[in-house]
Amino acid sequence: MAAQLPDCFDNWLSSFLLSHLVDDVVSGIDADSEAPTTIMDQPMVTVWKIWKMGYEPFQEAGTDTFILSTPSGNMLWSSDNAIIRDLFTHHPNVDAPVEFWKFWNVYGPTIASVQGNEWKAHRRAVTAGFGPNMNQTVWKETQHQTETLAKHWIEKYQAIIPVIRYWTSRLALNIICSGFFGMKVKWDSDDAAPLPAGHNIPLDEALPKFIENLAVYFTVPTALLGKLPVKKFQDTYQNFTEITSYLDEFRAQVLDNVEAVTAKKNKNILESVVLAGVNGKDPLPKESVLGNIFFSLLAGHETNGGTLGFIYLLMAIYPEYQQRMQKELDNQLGTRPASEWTLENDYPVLKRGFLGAIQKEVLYVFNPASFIMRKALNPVTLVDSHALYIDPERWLDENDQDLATATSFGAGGRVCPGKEFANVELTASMTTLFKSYSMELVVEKNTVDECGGDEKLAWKQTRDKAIKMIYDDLEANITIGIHKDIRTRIVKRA
Ligand code: HEM
Repeated sequence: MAAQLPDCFDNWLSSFLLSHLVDDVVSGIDADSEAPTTIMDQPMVTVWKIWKMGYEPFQEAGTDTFILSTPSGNMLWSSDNAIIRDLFTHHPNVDAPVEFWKFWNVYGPTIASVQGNEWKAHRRAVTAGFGPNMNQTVWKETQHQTETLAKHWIEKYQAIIPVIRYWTSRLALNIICSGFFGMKVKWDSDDAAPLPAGHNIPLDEALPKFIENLAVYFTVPTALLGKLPVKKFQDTYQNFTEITSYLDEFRAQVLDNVEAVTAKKNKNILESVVLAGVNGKDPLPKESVLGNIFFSLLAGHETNGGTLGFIYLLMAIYPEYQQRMQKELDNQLGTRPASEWTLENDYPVLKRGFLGAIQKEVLYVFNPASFIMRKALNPVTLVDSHALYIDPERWLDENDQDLATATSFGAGGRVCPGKEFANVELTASMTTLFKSYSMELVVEKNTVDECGGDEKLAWKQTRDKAIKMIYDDLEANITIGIHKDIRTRIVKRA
């Protein structure tokens, strides 16, 4: 089918989102409560139910691609990878609805919220930091952080992890803090480095708390945020001012050594973005320098943390896949110590194998960016093809043409610049964890009792419950995740 998208095809979804955001914040403020219902508590969740609807709307419509006509414009929905990729590669005629992403402009315009030549300047600044050096840092730091996290779970939590997602988000944040700022974050607060002068909260604590309350930040004017007698507002303000002064200090460190940093062949993201604020014909304003660093931190840790959370949990739920991957890890890595696993030789082999297939499957079914919006700025013609089917092993079939068009990281001009960063991190973390440990679902004693002592049946019931929870209890903030208690045990492999 060939479909023409007229230029009146507009961002119906984003206007739906925005109007709900405003409604909810206004109706959510209750004088007696400690804090208002945030927009993240309600309508975003409603919109993210799109993940739960899955294929249903397409099944009902009898097609993988349809146009929804609404009073405020037409909107094309597609679940067809080929169509989606085709649409994305029409960039810049088809671009992100940046008016919606202005939502993320904590400091000023960022790569995600601008278009045209302005976007090119932001994109150059951000992508210059994703070089081979960054991949090496991510490979090594991910191994170190994952290994120390596994030990932390065993020593401090008797090997039982109730909500994996909480930890994988922190894991991803620790890795990104090392890649961006050379910060070495410790799991044990007793070992943590002393707070830098002038700070009351460590960056790795302020950042996740601020992100959790981003909606509060966007809906209450900053001037009021620190003054209103609502704890959530004051905390959000404090976290925001802490993050701002950390970012300012990191920026100042680069500016203090501007010549040496400019001469460096491989710059990290902090350095490349800060330099884009002082070099060239049209340097980025300071708000965009801070904004891009903040946005990359956000985009990079929420997505990776969420994906690792699903992978670890799903491996406990599907031990058959976990064991197959571990066999492959044993074959590839043998008895070599982790210090000898290399990005050059081991990473590509692991990524091509079953470990890589698990990653792709999780990114496909539980993609942190479950739906991506586009807006046609000019008329474009799309060619429909055929639907995908669910088959976890499909990623090992090199002849499957559908796979070549999978768009977990987007495609076209705006394709995720952190794709390799993410792939290296996911691979290094899975390799480190599953080479030495296994993840298991905790089968509670009362479940065994209810099953009359039949442990096999009790395990099956626990697994069925976990699978159901993954569907029923999937929550959304910026990305999707399971934040409910699905108790999982980490076990050292024999
Ligand atoms: C599992 C991990 C990740 C997934 C699934 C993911 C997915 C995506 C997707 C779907 C987009 C939108 C692409 C589009 O609109 O076509 C995107 C954009 C972006 N991502 Fe990622 N991402 C991940 C990790 C990262 C990491 C680690 C970083 C940085 C360290 C990052 C930074 C960005 C940035 C800056 C953009 C905006 C690009 C632009 O508008 O030009 N992402 N990502």
